[in-house]
Amino acid sequence: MPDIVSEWICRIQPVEREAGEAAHAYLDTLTKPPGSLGTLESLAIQLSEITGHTRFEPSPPGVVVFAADHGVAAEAVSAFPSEVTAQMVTNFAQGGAAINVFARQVRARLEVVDVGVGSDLHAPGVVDAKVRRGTANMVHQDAMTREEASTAISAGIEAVTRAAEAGCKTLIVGEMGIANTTASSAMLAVLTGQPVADVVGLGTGITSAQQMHKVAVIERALAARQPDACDPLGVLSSVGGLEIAAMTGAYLASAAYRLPIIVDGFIATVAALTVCRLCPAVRGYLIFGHRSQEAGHQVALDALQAKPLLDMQMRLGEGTGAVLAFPLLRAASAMMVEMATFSDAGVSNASG
Ligand SMILES: O=C(O)c1ccc[n+]([C@@H]2O[C@H](COP(=O)([O-])O)[C@@H](O)[C@H]2O)c1
Ligand SMILES: Cc1cc2nc[nH]c2cc1C
Repeated sequence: MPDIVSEWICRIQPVEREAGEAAHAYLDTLTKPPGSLGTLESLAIQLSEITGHTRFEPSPPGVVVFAADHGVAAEAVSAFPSEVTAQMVTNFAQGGAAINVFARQVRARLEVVDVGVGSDLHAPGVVDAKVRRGTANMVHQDAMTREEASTAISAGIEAVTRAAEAGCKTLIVGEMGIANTTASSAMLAVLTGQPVADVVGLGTGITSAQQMHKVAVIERALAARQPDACDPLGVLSSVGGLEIAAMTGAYLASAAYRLPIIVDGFIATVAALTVCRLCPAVRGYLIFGHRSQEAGHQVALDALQAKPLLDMQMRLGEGTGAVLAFPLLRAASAMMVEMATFSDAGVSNASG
């Protein structure tokens, strides 16, 4: 394993179950029937486990969007051409993408990081951490070397370190990369052992004929590359993507800093599965923002035993579904800080 990955894994402590138990006990003293705030109570318990405190502050959130291109786009697996990756990065820099709009609504710090866009970018404000100009086409060769994967992981760690130093209290990780659902589906098929056809969806909106072609492309790549499910970094470098590697690093660093992470859609969840295979203790730091419409997302969620907070029929990526879920963390925090207890308010509880 690369030194940087083992070094950050060593820094990760499991979440504090005792703090969660204390939060559960406190929730039962608040003026509501026990458990009646449902998933919001589970969320508060998880945030207490992560932070170690019954009262926690999730604001301000930090959003990091990693962008990269994919050699496998040459196999006609996406509804859009590769140039859209760079064009959308320019759109992020100009503040006009959905993630810009939603990040502004929750006053999030937003950083966009180029870890492997296929062309030279002239987008002010975008962090240049380009490892290479897109991955290689996984049908013909490994998407990247292990060293390149490790460099992209470091870029993810560095981005989260900047967010943590800027005072962010919750991390949201998004991505942009034409053809990255192909890379993610290939990784997911290997990591879960599920048939390729069960983890391939429509991505940006291909037809069902193109979907069958996408399945065949991935099957060909897996037959040629033979990635080993027990070697998550090998899977990442042979059929993954530079932005997926950076997301993996970002999750590692967030967990090391004990920051809650809101996981976005399909690609983000495949990166989360990868990091949990490397370091199972990260799982306790992950909050799943939404269920994506991408077909393989449920397979990835099941592999992590995860239930997302929202189901908005979305499939955009960029971190959008995760940012929409952020106000629920604020509500969980306010519930713990502001609600009266039975004794404060003079309300009789169930036992009289
Ligand atoms: O987050 C998701 O669940 C999601 C599902 C489908 C597509 N996307 C986005 O669409 C792009 C990948 O789609 P494709 O068809 O080019 O593989 C990439 O930029 C992702 O951010 C994202
Ligand atoms: C326009 C567009 C915006 C996106 N944002 C994330 N993935 C995307 C893919 C496309 C095609």
